[in-house]
Amino acid sequence: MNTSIGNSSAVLSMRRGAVLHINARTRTYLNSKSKFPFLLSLSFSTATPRAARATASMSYHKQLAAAKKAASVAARLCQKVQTALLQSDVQSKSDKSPVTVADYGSQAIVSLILEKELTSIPLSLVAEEDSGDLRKEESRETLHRITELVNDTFASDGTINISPVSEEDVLKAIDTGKSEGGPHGQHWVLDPIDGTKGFVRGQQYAIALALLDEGKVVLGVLACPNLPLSSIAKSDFSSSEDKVGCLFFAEVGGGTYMQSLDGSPPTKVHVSTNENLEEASFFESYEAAHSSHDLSSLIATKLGVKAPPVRIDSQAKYGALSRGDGSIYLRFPRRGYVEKIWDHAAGYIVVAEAGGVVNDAGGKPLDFSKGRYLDLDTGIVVTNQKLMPALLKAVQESISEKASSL
Ligand SMILES: Nc1ncnc2c1ncn2[C@@H]1O[C@H](COP(=O)(O)O)[C@@H](OP(=O)(O)O)[C@H]1O
Ligand SMILES: [Mg+2]
Ligand SMILES: [Mg+2]
Ligand SMILES: [Mg+2]
Repeated sequence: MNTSIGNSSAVLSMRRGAVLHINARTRTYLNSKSKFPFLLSLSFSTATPRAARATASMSYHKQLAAAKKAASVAARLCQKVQTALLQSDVQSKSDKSPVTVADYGSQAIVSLILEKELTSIPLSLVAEEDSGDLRKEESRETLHRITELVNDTFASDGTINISPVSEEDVLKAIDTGKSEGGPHGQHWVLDPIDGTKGFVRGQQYAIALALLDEGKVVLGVLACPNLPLSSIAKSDFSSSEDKVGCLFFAEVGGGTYMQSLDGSPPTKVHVSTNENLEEASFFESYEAAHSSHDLSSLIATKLGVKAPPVRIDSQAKYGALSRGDGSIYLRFPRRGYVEKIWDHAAGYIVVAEAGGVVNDAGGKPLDFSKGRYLDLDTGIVVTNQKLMPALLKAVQESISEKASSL
């Protein structure tokens, strides 16, 4: 049995390999309570060992406060859009992935807030979206709508002191995200909506923001507007009593914290201490096109994992893992797919600072210093320190078995 958080189906199957979709009650709940399901993540990294040592003692409190504010405000825009998601809000980028006015609006908001709050060094931002399609004649209405959304979101937040922005300001703010990142200096890394497909389906998504300093991730923020505040480990996690909207944040050396998006005091979170694979449960993408469900099923069988996979969109998986909802996150994209740093930077530090380990399938740590892409072996494997050796062994055996059976 697999568990999916979503609102599209009322199917519950007890068979391994099948998916537990949420029921009608859950759907009503999600519709009424998770009006703004976003996950926002932000991370910052550093690159060379010497520079990394130099920055290890640095504090990023000011940047973290700005990141939390930027992600939370962007999440409000996303929530507003998801509530009223219209077919006309869904555009098609050249790679055919869905992109909504909320992706653009979220990116503009994060860029504008970081610029406003952090004036000491010029903003370098590595972000997913760019303004290319928006500058086309046929996008005039869309650009107008995004600008309105950005201004309305700022106007309804008493703590933001940003004057109304023009359409050109919005295009420029989006295009600050064109930085190439790399091993030197500080670069923000933003996925304005991670899990756009989940967002469009009315399910899980995140706003993910991180900071790199000399190639290392030094802080990360994940805003997950539709993630329940209580554990999603159990298949009944989405009871109508659950409150949703989580903000995870982590700073290098400072641990990981979670608070509600509406501002409850933060609590420190830790990954699961589970050492028993039979009792482990694992997360994976909702979309089989993003990660092989067959391979993860083979690995789970080999390890003796009994629980069904929990399938949800976005870096909400890293957030849920950081608070011990499950013990393992497996991601195996199709051959040739190149992972982007904004899909993992914030989630990486949220899990690492909660005591977890994020490796590629070959057992190497992820390297965020190579520019906009991650150069990694086969896939991404996340768990606690105790389980990682056995997990990597099963992953490598399963990959070989699958390859030899082809
Ligand atoms: N074929 C593919 N394989 C792996 N990842 C893919 C993919 N196509 C898109 N993605 C990435 O998977 C992300 C979503 O991950 P998940 O499956 O965990 O929800 C997408 O982020 P966006 O939604 O920000 O575009 C996108 O970057
Ligand atoms: Mg995308
Ligand atoms: Mg993404
Ligand atoms: Mg995205």
